Amino acid sequence: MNSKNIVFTGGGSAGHVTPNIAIMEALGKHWNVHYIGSFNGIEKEIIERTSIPYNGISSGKLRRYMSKENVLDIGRVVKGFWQARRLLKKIKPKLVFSKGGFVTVPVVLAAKSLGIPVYLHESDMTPGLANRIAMRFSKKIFTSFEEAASHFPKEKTTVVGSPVRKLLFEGNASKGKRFLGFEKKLPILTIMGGSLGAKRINEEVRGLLPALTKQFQIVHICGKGQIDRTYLSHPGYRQFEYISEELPDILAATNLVLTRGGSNSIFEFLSLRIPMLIIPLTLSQSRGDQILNAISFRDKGYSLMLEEENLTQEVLLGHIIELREKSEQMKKAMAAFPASNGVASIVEAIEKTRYYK
Ligand SMILES: CC(=O)N[C@H]1[C@@H](OP(=O)(O)OP(=O)(O)OC[C@H]2O[C@@H](n3ccc(=O)[nH]c3=O)[C@H](O)[C@@H]2O)O[C@H](CO)[C@@H](O)[C@@H]1O
Repeated sequence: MNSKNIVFTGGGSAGHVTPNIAIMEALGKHWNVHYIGSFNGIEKEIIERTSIPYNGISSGKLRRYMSKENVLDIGRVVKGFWQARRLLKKIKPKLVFSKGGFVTVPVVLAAKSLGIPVYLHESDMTPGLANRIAMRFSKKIFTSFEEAASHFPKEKTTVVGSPVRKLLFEGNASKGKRFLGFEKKLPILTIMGGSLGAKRINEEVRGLLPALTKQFQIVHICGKGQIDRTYLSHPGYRQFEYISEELPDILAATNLVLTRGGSNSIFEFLSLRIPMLIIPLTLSQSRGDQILNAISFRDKGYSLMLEEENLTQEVLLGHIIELREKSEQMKKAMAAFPASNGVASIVEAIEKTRYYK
């Protein structure tokens, strides 16, 4: 079979990159995969750990509010468009797969201008600004949530679930415990504040450490620059800025999670059947997508939800205890969720694409 080129794009936060990894690793060997992201985003760090060629372009932030930076950013997006166009002309992909995030806008527009079909995936309950712009230029749209489909044109949208990396299902709990140095029988509570960390959650968790470590061993993925050296040798508590290769083993060892409401993370925990307490980003910090994600999961019985406005150490401790008490019930609800994820459907659609140039 002749080999074909395909370009993936997505970035700004890990949630716009890890689903791409899940799909890229499942594509047949006849695909030559290339990545386009920003010059300095987290996508560069993540993709450069793989063998996929990475191409940087200039990228602006899309803000919903007035700011002087908007003018500069329009310039950056225009520059990004021409850089993406040049790259696409050189790579000549049959298809561009876009996962969302600001950097994808110039790539999608450049693909459209060259007649290259674009497929898009939306992880959240409602489309982000980048995907709202990109959807009109896309041939096919995939969503993680059933509820999200109504925000996109019906004729080109399919609900496929969240593309989860295969490796996450291959974790080894004993290896995870050994890596963490956890030897006690206490359950492991993993705290994941989103790929960029969560300052407020970090502070409250650390304030509760004496109480929490009596009942749990704690893995705290706290985000870049957020490690607190005061607690470096606190027994039963391990901090990390970000976890890469060891994540499958750590999750295999994990009994409960405390997490932000990032769509990919919560679908991963659901696929691994790990009961979760979700503290979504507030409306003042975001467009509110994580609140909707959390409500959907809570209402299906997969998680508890705690709004950050109500977050105090006492309330947090109460919710973590409740999570432990309800964990068997949650696992039962999760068991009814199909073990399959979005990867197979998306790969099948990519393979079936017939309108190559
Ligand atoms: C602040 C912000 O804009 N958050 C958004 C962002 O979240 P964020 O980037 O935090 O995205 P998610 O929680 O969806 O995904 C994070 C991904 O990073 C991985 N991971 C995380 C930490 C770590 O140490 N190692 C690791 O591999 C997780 O396993 C997951 O695959 O994109 C999501 C998907 O559009 C949205 O739902 C979130 O609202």
